[in-house]
Amino acid sequence: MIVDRAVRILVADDEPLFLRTTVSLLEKAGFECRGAPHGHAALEMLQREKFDLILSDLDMPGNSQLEVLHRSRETWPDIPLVVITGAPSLPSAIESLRLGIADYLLKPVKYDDLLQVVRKALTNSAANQTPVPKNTPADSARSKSIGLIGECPPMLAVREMIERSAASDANVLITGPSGTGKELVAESIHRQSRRSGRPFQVVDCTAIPESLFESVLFGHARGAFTGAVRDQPGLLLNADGGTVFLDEIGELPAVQQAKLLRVIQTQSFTPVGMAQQRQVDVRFLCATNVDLDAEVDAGRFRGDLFYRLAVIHIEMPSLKARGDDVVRLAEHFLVTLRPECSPVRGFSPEVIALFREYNWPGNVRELRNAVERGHALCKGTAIVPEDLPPAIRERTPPSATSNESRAEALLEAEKHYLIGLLKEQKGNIAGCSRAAKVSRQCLHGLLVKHQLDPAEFR
Ligand SMILES: Nc1ncnc2c1ncn2[C@@H]1O[C@H](COP(=O)(O)OP(=O)(O)OP(=O)(O)O)[C@@H](O)[C@H]1O
Repeated sequence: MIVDRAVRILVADDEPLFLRTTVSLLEKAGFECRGAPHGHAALEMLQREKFDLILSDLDMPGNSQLEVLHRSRETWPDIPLVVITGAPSLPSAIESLRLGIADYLLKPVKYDDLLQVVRKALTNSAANQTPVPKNTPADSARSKSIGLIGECPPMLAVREMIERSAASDANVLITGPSGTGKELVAESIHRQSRRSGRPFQVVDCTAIPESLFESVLFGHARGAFTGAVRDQPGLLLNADGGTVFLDEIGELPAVQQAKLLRVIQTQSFTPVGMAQQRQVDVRFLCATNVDLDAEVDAGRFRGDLFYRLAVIHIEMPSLKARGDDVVRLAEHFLVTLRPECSPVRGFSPEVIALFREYNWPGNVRELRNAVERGHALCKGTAIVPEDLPPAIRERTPPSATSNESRAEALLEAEKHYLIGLLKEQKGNIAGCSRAAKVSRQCLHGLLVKHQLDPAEFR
């Protein structure tokens, strides 16, 4: 269950307006929320009450030494913690990543992005806390496929590849357009593999600044650089015995590719500022939506690394190629996203027809967002076309006309801005989100909204 009335969230932020709005938005989405105006209040509430998730600002009174992060990771390590900040600094970013936070969002945060991150953190935390029964008949591959919906022939082939990959320890490369479920597939492989009792560590290659790559992955010694106040183990050591999922591997710069290759070949690395090598036992799963073969040919991605990573290759089909899975997925999302008290029970026949006809450039993620929006706007018991985003309703991207409304003109301007940005950054997501000063999730949302594919600008 992703959304549940009983799910309690602690929001800690010293900006009264942000605190009030976030609490009220999360409550509208069916969560029970408590707001803390500073770090001390947050820690007091954590002592007194039970929470399922903490959403915390970094730069607020009572958190100058990241007390909320340190204390909560020491005392309540099972409560996922999402950091939201308007003033990111490198030491605090490193420290947050190392302390095992569930996610890191930059203000201003879009409502959809916030909800997506909150739900993902809750889902991951539930999965990590669910003990996996050993060798029971119910231990079927499907029951461990963590909600991977799909019965069409291409998805049955993907399921079979998941099972085969899970039975081996070979590295897997998962490719396919954005939003097709690559991360979900990686997690399914991990959960069905012998490593399922150990961590599944996600590394978003576009989210780690180049200068921090070694320190975040390999860890560092106290005093190795300014801000390194204690020894830190790094993500690889944290994942020992488990699986490391390298998302957006195609965006990894050349220097980091060489470092990663060495780890994969030797299963060892040297933490920053230490002399001694560390040995680990990790399996690598990777995903990308760029054509890595072509990147190798163009000399931008190392061929030796590619062959090490792509021992098994799983190609995800676009949502448009999945036939009636679109309806199965829509029903699945409605059931998992709606609170139990919601009167919305399904979709009108017109909506089902639109779902079948539409192109879905943003794939499953776009469908999920459409169902979420449809549910939020629905006035009756069935979602109708008016509850859907205009692009789906009209089966085409919105276009400006001579008598366009202000909203349409703004939409068009936003699209032009994004196209210019994509051209300037040559389709590089990390570069675009930095230049636009929005989070990656927010940028993804905008690209989906305007049906823009960054691959076309590379
Ligand atoms: N087959 C599926 N069944 C259920 N949910 C799915 C399926 N495929 C994708 N999803 C959901 O769609 C969303 C996007 O999936 P995911 O993040 O795994 O895609 P991705 O291909 O890794 O995207 P990106 O390339 O942008 O990182 C998630 O909320 C995920 O849970």
